[in-house]
Amino acid sequence: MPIIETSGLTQSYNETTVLRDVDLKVEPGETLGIIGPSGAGKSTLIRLLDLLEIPSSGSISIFNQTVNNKTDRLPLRRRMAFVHQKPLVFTTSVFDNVAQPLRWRGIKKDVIKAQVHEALALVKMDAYINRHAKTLSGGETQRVALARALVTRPELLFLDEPTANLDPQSTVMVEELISSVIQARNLTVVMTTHDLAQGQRLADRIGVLVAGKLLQLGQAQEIFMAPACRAVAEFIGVENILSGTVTAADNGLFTVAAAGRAIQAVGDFKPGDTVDLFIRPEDIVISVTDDKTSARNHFAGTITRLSLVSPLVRLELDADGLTLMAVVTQQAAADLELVIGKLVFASLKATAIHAARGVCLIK
Ligand SMILES: Nc1ncnc2c1ncn2[C@@H]1O[C@H](COP(=O)(O)OP(=O)(O)OP(=O)(O)O)[C@@H](O)[C@H]1O
Repeated sequence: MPIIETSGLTQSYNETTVLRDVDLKVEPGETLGIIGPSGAGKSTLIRLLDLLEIPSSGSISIFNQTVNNKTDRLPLRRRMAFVHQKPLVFTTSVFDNVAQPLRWRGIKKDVIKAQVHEALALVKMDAYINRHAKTLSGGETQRVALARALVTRPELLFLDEPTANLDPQSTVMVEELISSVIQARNLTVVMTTHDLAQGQRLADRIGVLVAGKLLQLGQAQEIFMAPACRAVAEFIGVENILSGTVTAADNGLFTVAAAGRAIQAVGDFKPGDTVDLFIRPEDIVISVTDDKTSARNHFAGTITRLSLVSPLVRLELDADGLTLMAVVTQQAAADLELVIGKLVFASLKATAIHAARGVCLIK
């Protein structure tokens, strides 16, 4: 049984719809990452799941209970906790900050003391127990906010961009803590991030939210290798995206007329289909001679840009009006004597191209 299930979840503010028709299920013990660009509706979704807001339409079921306007939310909300993007700490000690949710619940002093110690130990902040919370660094504040969320022993934890305001070192530390806490407490987690790599490190599954729509839901690797549509590919940073129409298809191999040429790829498409082709720079093989390889696609092009992104060299090719980004190692760039203006040959296997229908088929 899923811990969270939504159907057609929609939220509008002043007649602007910021979340549309979201269907998702979160299983017990699962960590679901919601990724998407700024303004996509990630925080709105997480606020709805935390029962802080009432949706414009659609339904939410949490802990097997359908939530509607008449539902008493407090008992459900007491089984969950939320760490906000910019957590606020009270102008008191670390101990008092973490103890507060237990005091609100009227828990006895000695139990509070034990649970605060336990929560601070989980986030490795026990040494800071008497510090004034306002004197903490950003990473430390985030850890105290995490302890304050965990102190009530929630079953469900919501994390809204937990490392958005942190430097890389604190990000690593907070990510490691989140991961160990999830395991130690066997928590079900929904977290938002704008970073697919962070989602990959922390989440079991990823949902990609763009312009209020959940466009893809799956394993991070699946999203990385096979974006469901152009909007997902653009968000995760696929650099070569071509649009075209399928002109021929035979036994899983199809030809697309795109950028004035015939490109071959594998997939289940038929003539007349409109498709987008996603090509990763690392899948393009560069040579300086026009040797025909077994690859199905060959392009001759002039190097228009070269940049060092250690340990690789990135190159931009102009292949008769078609711009392609490719990468080679620094050694290969030196061996091939790659310079701006040089004519090179790019080859690409049909299997290295991922194709998706031109329209995002949501759900
Ligand atoms: N209470 C509100 N009233 C009006 N508009 C709102 C409200 N809350 C959010 N919005 C709008 O809804 C859209 C989605 O906002 P949301 O904060 O959910 O996006 P997000 O994906 O979390 O963005 P970010 O990554 O920048 O935090 C934005 O255009 C925002 O301005």
